[in-house]
Amino acid sequence: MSAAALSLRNVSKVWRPEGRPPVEALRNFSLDIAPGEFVVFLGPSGCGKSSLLYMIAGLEEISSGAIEQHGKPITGPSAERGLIFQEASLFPWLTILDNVAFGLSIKGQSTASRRAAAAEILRSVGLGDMLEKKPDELSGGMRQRAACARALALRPEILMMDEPFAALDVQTRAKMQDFLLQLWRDSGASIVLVTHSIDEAIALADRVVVFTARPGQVKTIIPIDLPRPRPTRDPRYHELRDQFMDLLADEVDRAFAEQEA
Ligand SMILES: Nc1ncnc2c1ncn2[C@@H]1O[C@H](COP(=O)(O)OP(=O)(O)OP(=O)(O)O)[C@@H](O)[C@H]1O
Repeated sequence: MSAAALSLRNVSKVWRPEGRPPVEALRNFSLDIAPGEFVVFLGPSGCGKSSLLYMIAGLEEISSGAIEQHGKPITGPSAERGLIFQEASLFPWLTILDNVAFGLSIKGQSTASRRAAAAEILRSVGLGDMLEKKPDELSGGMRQRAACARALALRPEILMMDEPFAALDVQTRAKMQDFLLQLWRDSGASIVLVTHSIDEAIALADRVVVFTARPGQVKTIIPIDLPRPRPTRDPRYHELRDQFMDLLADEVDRAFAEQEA
């Protein structure tokens, strides 16, 4: 059995939309993610970050290379791998309780035990008073907490998050980052989170994977060598921030230069 929870080997993806030229989204992307590791994907717009999450989730096929979970190829979606999007991935017509209970139906428990388990999980994320509310009756932060509860209820080994807090205001976003770190520690899951925010990347990650402009490749991988919560006044914090700004600026310049060529 492989020591990596997730192993990406020379993963390439070419999208072939009908009636349009092919798009090379990723090229020879290789990365190992350890059990319980928190990895952040940072990169310019359109460099293939979301495409890669969908392929790890098993929702899209890779064009070449290999993606393995503990040494076994990923061939389709699985409860072992959860995915959360920017807009809470909840059914608007179900209550919060039924949204989480529905997620548990894959595990084949009775309705009563699913609802009891869902209520317990929702209480643990501070939504015990909201069980009978529909998603649109909740704030954006609460909806994302419910989406986290739904994903984590299945005890996935890997949780993928595609800009989960991008639609939230600054204060709610900071609270959600703390909340996520708590959930991550309690769950023991590996997390792969996509963000455009350098501060979010530093706040959360064990390692930040910086992508090149499309086709996305690993430009560099930077471990965040600061204790959590990350000391924003520490000179090292600012060094890291500057380093990420330079790396991203490089890639954005390159993408523009290529568009103009
Ligand atoms: N289903 C699809 N069919 C065709 N092309 C696609 C599809 N999904 C993504 N692409 C293309 O692949 C490239 C990478 O897109 P992707 O959404 O993965 O990038 P991203 O890094 O997540 O971007 P952003 O940061 O802007 O969300 C883009 O050029 C996009 O248009």
